[in-house]
Amino acid sequence: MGQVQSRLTISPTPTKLAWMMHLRMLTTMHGLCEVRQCSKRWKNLCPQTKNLQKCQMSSAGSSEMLQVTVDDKSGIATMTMCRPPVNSLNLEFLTQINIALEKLENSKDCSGLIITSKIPKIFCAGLDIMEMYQPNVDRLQEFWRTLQEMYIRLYGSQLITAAAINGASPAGGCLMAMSCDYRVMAPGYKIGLNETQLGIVAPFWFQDLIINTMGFRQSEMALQLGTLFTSEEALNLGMVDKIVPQEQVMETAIQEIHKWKKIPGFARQITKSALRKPSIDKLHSKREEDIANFRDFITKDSIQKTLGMYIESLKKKAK
Ligand SMILES: CCCCCCCC/C=C\C=C\CC(=O)SCCNC(=O)CCNC(=O)[C@H](O)C(C)(C)COP(=O)(O)OP(=O)(O)OC[C@H]1O[C@@H](n2cnc3c(N)ncnc32)[C@H](O)[C@@H]1OP(=O)(O)O
Repeated sequence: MGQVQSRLTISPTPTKLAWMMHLRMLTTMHGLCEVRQCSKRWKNLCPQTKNLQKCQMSSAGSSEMLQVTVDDKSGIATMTMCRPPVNSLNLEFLTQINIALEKLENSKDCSGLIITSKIPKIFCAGLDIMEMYQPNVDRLQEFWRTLQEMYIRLYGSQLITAAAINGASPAGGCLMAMSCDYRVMAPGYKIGLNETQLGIVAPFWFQDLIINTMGFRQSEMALQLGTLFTSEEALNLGMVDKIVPQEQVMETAIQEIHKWKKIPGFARQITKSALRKPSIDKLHSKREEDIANFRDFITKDSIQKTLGMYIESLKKKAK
């Protein structure tokens, strides 16, 4: 990935300039490592190994939240989440994911991506609820913009993407998994968009994603009830594509990507883009409105009260 990284340094083209400024602002606001430093760190690390190149990107003081490896032979990247206790998505973590997605997307040596978790029994617990509870409004808006960015990048990726779901995957975790091309899951876990159970609303693009994945009728029931499905139920609904024993989840995702790689890439990418572009364009066109809706909704007293109670219930359960 050494070669890759030199090209992955974000260049100040007009389209990338806004994203770069956004990242710069975040790094300044939240003490993240500078984008350039991340790239340099990656550059320095990568040439040291041959086949499996391990790249780490970490914000100051929180190392290895996200581990990215790329297998030279197959071009398959693995992005492993490791943000204890439950891989919840806060602003910094999402920013790291976005930086990694951008780098992999721009890498000619990478053709596939697997997203998985290092935390036992947890794929991703969704959004970090603490980002939404008694928030600083500027940060809250940045947080939501960064989540939108992750969805746009992952759902719109040209890479062959697979979620190796090796644990619980509620809400934002389910969003992340459904944004991939393929989902393989271990048995005995829960997945779904459970927002209504928390007293919050899945925004239109979460809704579009689940509808695109498993059809309208099942989605409208799932969304209103906030159902968390077992792996087996999710398979029956088409929310996930395969269930295999825990220890075979990664290997199955790798095999699946190999299968997809046999299809001419250009044809596959154009097809994927045609299918997903309408949903992505819709979010692009309503992005600022969606951020404002989120901000206004989350900062309502009644929603803050509900979130407070939910956090308490999680803490009690954890004791
Ligand atoms: C008009 C239209 C307007 C539109 C407005 C749009 C508004 C949309 C708003 C928001 C959308 C949000 C999407 C989300 O992703 S919300 C997050 C939903 N996630 C959850 O509900 C998951 C909650 N967690 C769990 O169910 C479990 O923790 C689980 C992941 C299954 C793991 O269980 P277990 O292994 O038993 O671990 P514990 O429950 O004991 O938890 C360990 C500690 O982790 C903390 N925790 C758990 N989840 C979160 C989280 N999402 N964020 C932050 N922290 C979390 C938990 O409190 C424990 O902490 P501690 O040890 O300190 O007590």
